[in-house]
Amino acid sequence: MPAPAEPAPSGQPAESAPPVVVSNVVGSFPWSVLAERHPALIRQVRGAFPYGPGQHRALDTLLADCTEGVVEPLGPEAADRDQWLEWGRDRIGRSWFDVPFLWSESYFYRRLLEAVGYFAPGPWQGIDPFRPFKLAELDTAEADEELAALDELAPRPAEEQEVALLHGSLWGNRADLGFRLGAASQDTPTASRLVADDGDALRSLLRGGTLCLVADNAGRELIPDLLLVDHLLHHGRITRAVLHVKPYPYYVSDATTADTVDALRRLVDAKGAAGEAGRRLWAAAADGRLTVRAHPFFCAPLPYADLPDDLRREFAAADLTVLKGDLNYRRLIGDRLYPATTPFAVATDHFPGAVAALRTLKSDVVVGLDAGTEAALVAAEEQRWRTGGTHALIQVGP
Ligand SMILES: O=P(O)(O)OC[C@@]1(O)O[C@H](CO)[C@@H](O)[C@@H]1O
Repeated sequence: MPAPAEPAPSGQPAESAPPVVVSNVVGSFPWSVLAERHPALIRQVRGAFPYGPGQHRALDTLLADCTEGVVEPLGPEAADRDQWLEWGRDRIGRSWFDVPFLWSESYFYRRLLEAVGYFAPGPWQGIDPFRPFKLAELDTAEADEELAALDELAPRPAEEQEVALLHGSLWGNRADLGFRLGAASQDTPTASRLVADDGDALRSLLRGGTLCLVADNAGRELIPDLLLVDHLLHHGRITRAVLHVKPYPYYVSDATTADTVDALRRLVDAKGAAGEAGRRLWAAAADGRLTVRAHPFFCAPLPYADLPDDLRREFAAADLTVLKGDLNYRRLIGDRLYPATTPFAVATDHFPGAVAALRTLKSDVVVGLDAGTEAALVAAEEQRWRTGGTHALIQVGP
């Protein structure tokens, strides 16, 4: 299962680093993503647009490559071909299932966009193949109910609102369209489903400075993220927020700048407290208190240990960086199979500043659990709690 060529996290000798997740164990979660989720996604994208024969042929090729073939390089016309070779030259010619899961998944999305003409000059350039699914998310009765619920929260004490909005942002992470291509459980979230809760520590780090929020999914995750940011700005808990989004469509529902605009419009058009929050956020964007950034690192197949210098400086200067979601968590701990009781601070000691993870558990990796919690989870569910999306965590470090 380990990929021997992977470098170890900072300061750790290669031989002692936990193994990186790969996808070659039939029936495992990462295997199911490559063998089942990716083909289902290709089918879904094919049906969502009136693509031409060239796009269909490219999707056929991708489907064959990623399920039965080997990793092929990007075409010679791709501007980032050399960059991808630098990130994984040794993966070319190998089965997608034998290379690190983080790399193969990320490359899948890059190849999918190439297949539908997202990057090539022409009529399909910049057309997000996932946009219809993301937009549909915003236009549901559940979304209306969630926004209306804000009116009941508004009269409550600010601290109570803050805790509720933090949990809203956390559980919003279940709104992940890729995840729903699999057989996700839809249990109602409750506090008992929190396997680690550093919520108080997180809130104690909000000291009136800058919050970097590294967003995950658009739609029904981004809306509660934005509501949390609004609350923190409005109540002086932070003076500035930087929202980091993806520079291109990724992992189905990950938020881009266009998705952020859609979410803000949805808020601005809402009635009551949600509409007020939307208008405050709009004004905060205008006066620089809310900034959106779309750094290329966020679509790179790299762990956070390999942060580029500009982001490293930015996160070091912030009061707190909040990483949303499962993929950010995987990248934070290098997508390595640490023992679950490894302290969060140990696995994240490479991070340049204070970092918090808000994540529902949707993949095998996890750290920072106490031994009793892990034992109880295993006794109740064997290892299903790791991937079912029914449990969540709030962790702060390093
Ligand atoms: O990052 P998110 O949106 O919380 O989850 C992403 C996800 O659905 O995709 C990956 C597998 O495709 C897993 O990391 C996880 O299950």
